[in-house]
Amino acid sequence: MSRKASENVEYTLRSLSSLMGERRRKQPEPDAASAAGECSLLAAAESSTSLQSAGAGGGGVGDLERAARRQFQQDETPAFVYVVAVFSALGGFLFGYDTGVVSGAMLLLKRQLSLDALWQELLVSSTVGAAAVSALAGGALNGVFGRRAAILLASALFTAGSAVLAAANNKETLLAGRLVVGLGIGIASMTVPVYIAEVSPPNLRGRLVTINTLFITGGQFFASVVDGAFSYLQKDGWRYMLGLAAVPAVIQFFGFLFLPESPRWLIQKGQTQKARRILSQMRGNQTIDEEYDSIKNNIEEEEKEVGSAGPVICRMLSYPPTRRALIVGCGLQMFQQLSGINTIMYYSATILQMSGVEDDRLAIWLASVTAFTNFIFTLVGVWLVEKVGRRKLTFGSLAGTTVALIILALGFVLSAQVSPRITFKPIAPSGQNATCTRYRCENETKFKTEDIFWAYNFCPTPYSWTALLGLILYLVFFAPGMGPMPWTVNSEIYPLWARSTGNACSSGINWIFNVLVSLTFLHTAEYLTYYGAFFLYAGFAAVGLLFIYGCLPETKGKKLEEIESLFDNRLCTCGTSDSDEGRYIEYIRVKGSNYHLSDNDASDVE
Ligand SMILES: O[C@H]1[C@H](O)[C@@H](O)[C@H](O)[C@@H](O)[C@H]1O
Repeated sequence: MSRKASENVEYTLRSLSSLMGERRRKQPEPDAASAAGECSLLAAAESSTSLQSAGAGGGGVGDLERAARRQFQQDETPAFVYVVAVFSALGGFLFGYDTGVVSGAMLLLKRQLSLDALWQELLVSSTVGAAAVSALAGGALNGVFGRRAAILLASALFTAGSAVLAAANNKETLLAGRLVVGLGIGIASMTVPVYIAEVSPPNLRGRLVTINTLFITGGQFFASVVDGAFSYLQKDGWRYMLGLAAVPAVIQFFGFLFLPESPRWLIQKGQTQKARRILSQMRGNQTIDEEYDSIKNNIEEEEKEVGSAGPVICRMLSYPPTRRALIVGCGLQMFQQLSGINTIMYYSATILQMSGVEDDRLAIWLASVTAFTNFIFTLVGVWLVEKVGRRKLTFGSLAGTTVALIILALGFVLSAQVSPRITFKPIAPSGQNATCTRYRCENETKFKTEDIFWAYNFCPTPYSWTALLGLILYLVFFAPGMGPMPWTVNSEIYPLWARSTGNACSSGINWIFNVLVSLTFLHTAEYLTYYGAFFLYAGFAAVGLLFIYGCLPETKGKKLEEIESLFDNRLCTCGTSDSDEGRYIEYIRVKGSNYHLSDNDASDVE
């Protein structure tokens, strides 16, 4: 008998003897009603006959069920999966760090290198533009060379880009560095969620992929602290700000030299032995036969159904379930950006100054409070994702975000009505150059005492707190759902053959809308006023709500291979077609078969 087979027998015997032992020890459950309920639910489960007959002789099926659950809960996910997830999520950290750090670095850079507005804009947007391009190209890279190679490449690009930035002596070199870093961000943003989703067990997948977004917002928060700290180092402080990213990048690179390829990608490429080995490493003492077979069968079936000729994107578009999944994935990413997260983060200093924060440095530090709020509430998302599921979390989050945007806009409306007159021609306070957008608030009483208040576009008013409240509510609602879910959902909704291409497209859409919204914000604010801009984002968010309500199915607890069927029906029924909505399905594997244990318990095992 092979080692594998004997392990399986031993495993099954261990499970059974432990189950029977439990059953003998256990007294009848006092709560007869709940036991009866469980019995009737169990009776409905097709594959449970053997366990039912075993249970009929003694302590009841409720006992058996609990014993089974306890047994299988002992099959803990090995720490290795968490190590792999954390090392991958360093890619998210770098994504957050490199997009967040630039605003503080720019304050110092523009003075030291006398950068005009165009160059400042170029250095900020080039990274996001490069990320859009490399995210789109990352699909092919992932498909051909695998997830591991793509992550290694991303961390090499992060390292090289950070080194170039730290050593740069002119603006052209800085631009080159920012482009290289952007290429890394794009590849990491599309690969890391896919890789984590593919190595995670179904019951932890949402949580582990969401950790990547936690690392993104963590990177943004860390960047804001670094910006604050090095802003005191007027000369060359920016070198440290931009160069520090090399540290996590090097750690990730060396870490990934020792970490494995995604077993799903390996199976797709026919490297089945290696895939089996890695899968059992990831699943510890759980049997992998069922998971392995289902991945393999799925690949074969899909090849039969969709064929393998022609570019993947064409096959995706002509095959209805993947076409629908692509619309849902890209739509989520588009609405994430259209609800204005990056303008809110970027202009949080303005909003805070409107509320009366007069000191520049204090505003920088308060901006890191904004980033911290985003980070902490993403943590709430990590906690909620496996409890309430993706659909409810995303919908609730976007609903709250919409309301917050309306409050934010109303704050600006009220402030605009009672704001003191401002000097329209910007006057540069001492030490600022002519590109500074700060204005002088002409407040009579303040003028008399020579106490002039310098504000960013708006003067503080008694209603400024409304905008501040809007800002806080925005982050509290956005961060747990709309921040992470577009990434998490995209990592799960495509079948294996379409996964890298699907994620490349949706991440590309994320970056393209990121650039569009950031670049147009100042013009939008000019034509529509600030509150007009925020009302516009609230309008986009409201449309997003309808989209999510109609189209986003629940993927919680499902195996990656089962998710495609959620897109079998017409798109606008995706949200409702999931008949399991509202009830909970728990799968427990008993010697290779799925045992349908309970409909209403919130913890699943496999
Ligand atoms: O999910 C992330 C996160 O919400 C970030 O805070 C934001 O800057 C990114 O654009 C977004 O993709």
